[in-house]
Formats: sequence, C-alpha cells, structure tokens
Amino acid sequence: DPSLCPWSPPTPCLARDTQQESLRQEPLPSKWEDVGKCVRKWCIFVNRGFGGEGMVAVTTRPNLQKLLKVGEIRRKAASAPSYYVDQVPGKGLGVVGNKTLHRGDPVMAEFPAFLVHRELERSTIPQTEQFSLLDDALNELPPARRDAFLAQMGHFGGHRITDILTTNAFQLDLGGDDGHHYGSFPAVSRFNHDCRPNVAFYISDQLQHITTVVRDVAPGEELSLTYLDSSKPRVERQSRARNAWGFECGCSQCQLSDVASAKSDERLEEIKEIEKLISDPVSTGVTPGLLRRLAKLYKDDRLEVEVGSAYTLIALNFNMLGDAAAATRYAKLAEEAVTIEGGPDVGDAKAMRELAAGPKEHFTWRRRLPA
Ligand SMILES: C[S@@+](CC[C@H](N)C(=O)[O-])C[C@H]1O[C@@H](n2cnc3c(N)ncnc32)[C@H](O)[C@@H]1O
Repeated sequence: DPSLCPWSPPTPCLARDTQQESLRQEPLPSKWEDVGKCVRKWCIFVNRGFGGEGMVAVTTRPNLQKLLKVGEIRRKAASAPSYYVDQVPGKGLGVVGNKTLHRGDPVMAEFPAFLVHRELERSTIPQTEQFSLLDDALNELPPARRDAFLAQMGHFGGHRITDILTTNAFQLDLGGDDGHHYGSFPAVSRFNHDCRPNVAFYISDQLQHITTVVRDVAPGEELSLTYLDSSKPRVERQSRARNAWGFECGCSQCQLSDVASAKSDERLEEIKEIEKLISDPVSTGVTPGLLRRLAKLYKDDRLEVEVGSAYTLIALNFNMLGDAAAATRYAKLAEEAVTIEGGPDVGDAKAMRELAAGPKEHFTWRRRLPA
C-alpha cells in the first residue's frame, strides 16, 4: 500500500517479464554471495555480476531463495541512448530526450543496484542498527555501482542511504507473502515526476526497470514518469507529491488554470463512472458512443500512460455489442498499451491478441445483445 510507505513511487507489483522486440536478450554471468552480516533475520547478500553491474540485497533468507530463481536474462535497449541527463529548472537533474521520440520507443532498461526488504524499516530494530546494516551492504557493491548509487539525489537529509532510498526507490514484489522490497535504480532515478508523464514503466520478473515513451517527444523535451496515481484529482496529487517527496508539483497538469483543472478532475470522475458501468457484464446503457467517449476522455486528459485497461474494456465492449471491426481495432491498441505498461506477458496482452485474432469466436461476441 503506497500510502503507508514513505519510500517510493508506486509500481505495479512485479509485472511479468517481456519479449519486447526492441530489447534484446543476453545471458548474464551472475552469482549470489552471503556476506555473513545479519541483524535478526535481515542479512546482506551480494551479486557483483547481476545485471552486469552488481546488486546488493538486504533481505531475509526466504527472499534470497526468490532472488536465486530470478532468470539471468538481460534486456538491453537496442539502440544508443535516446536521452541525456541535465539540470531542469526547479527540479534538480532530469532526463531529457535527445531526439524526436515516438510512442513505444524504449528509453532505459536497468537492474536495481540496491534492494531492501520493506519490513526492515518497519521492524523494531533501532535505526542506528538499520543504518549500519545498510552502510555495510553498500560497501559490498563494486565501486562504480556504489558511486552510481551515491550520486543519486537525497531530498530530505539525514542518513545518506536512507535518504536516497526515500527519494528514489521503487517498490517491487518478489512474490509470496513477504516479497515487498524497495529497489534503487540509479539511472532511472533521474526521471522527475509529471502527473501526465510521457514515459511509462514497469519492473519485469527479471527485476529490470523498463521505461517506454507513451507519446511523441520533441528533442530537448524532458522525459518524465509519474510517482503517484495520476487519476486522482489535482489537490490529492499535489499533497502526495508534497508529503512523499517534498516538492510542490508544478507539472504540466497541476499548472492548469483552476477552470481547466476542474474540467480535468471532472473528466477523471467521468472516466471512473464509465469504466464502472462497462465493467459490469449485465449493465444496460452501454453504447458505441459511450465507449468512444471513454477513449476521448483519456486522450483529452493526456493519460496515455495508463490507457491500457481502458482500451481493454473498450475492445471487449465493442465485441459484446457485435462490432467486430471496432473490437479488433481497440484490441490492438489495448495490446500495445498494456505491453508498454506491463510487458507483453501480462494477462491482458495475451487476451487482447486473442480477441484481435478472432472477435467472433471470442466468448464476449454479442454478449450485450439479445439472443
Ligand atoms: C527521483 S528524484 C528525481 C531526480 C532528481 N531531480 C535529481 O536531481 O536526481 C526525485 C526528486 O526530484 C525532485 N522532483 C521530481 N519531480 C519534480 C517536480 N515535478 N517538480 C519539482 N521537483 C521534482 C524532488 O526533489 C524529488 O524529491
């Protein structure tokens, strides 16, 4: 639950791994070592070859077992970097596109440098002991990786590693009851926040943080992620940014005039209402116009970063209304969007491939029409 947690942008729980065409696979030589330092059940484990750069984990032995099963596959952005890091007025450093970018273009694919089990921070272990465990862990990383970790911004001050994690880490889930961790990705951490970001991200089963452009970007334009739930009204988004990361969100969407912002909040409300209605298989009143309206609301509000589930619903509903052409069109859009947002192996991507391949054979065909 991100609201309980001072650390980090919410991520979908560990999404499935990908076969993204733009990323190629390479086997990784990697090996985990038990450093032999523990405080209660939390121990330091290091894999100096992981991801080619090294990763250290402060976690429990059952979670180490999960790490041992993480596939040794690296996906690398195929082309030269499409970004550079530079000062952005009012935000510190940021990631900037170095050429024209289009929806679907890969940006980064990075493994974590540092993983910390979420329960450590919530335990009764005194802070000083927690801090020294984290300090010892960082010292196990290869120097270049350690330097990259330490070069990250710390917004709040205090213990350096904790401050860096608080400012930059993502939540990720290794699975099982107790798999929640914070993961630090030093390159990814340069992305600033925008409530209407132009880049989507997910973390693959291989623990790789994958970022993909969601709308056209001009050369020199800043690339951004959202740290929070972009579908919340402005006042809630701003208070989350203030409380969790310590900045006043002056993003493109938060800077709208009060009138335009109220209109945006209304759109978000309407999106929720339509999605509720069309999610129910026995709802009456689902029309093609309403489905097109939902797609338009996402577009008008510039929510390209999270349009996958809406396109999925729209595709299924067009099929339920017996419009095979529209169902196929939206199924293809949905497949593309959910792949960008969660990787090509997420359930909805497969479901949308099936729908696009044969709408009339799909179980939803004409489901909303009288027999
Ligand atoms: C993950 S870091 C992003 C990169 C950071 N700007 C840097 O210099 O490394 C998060 C911190 O960046 C700053 N930041 C991110 N997005 C911002 C925004 N939209 N407006 C102002 N500051 C922002 C805040 O200080 C926040 O705590």
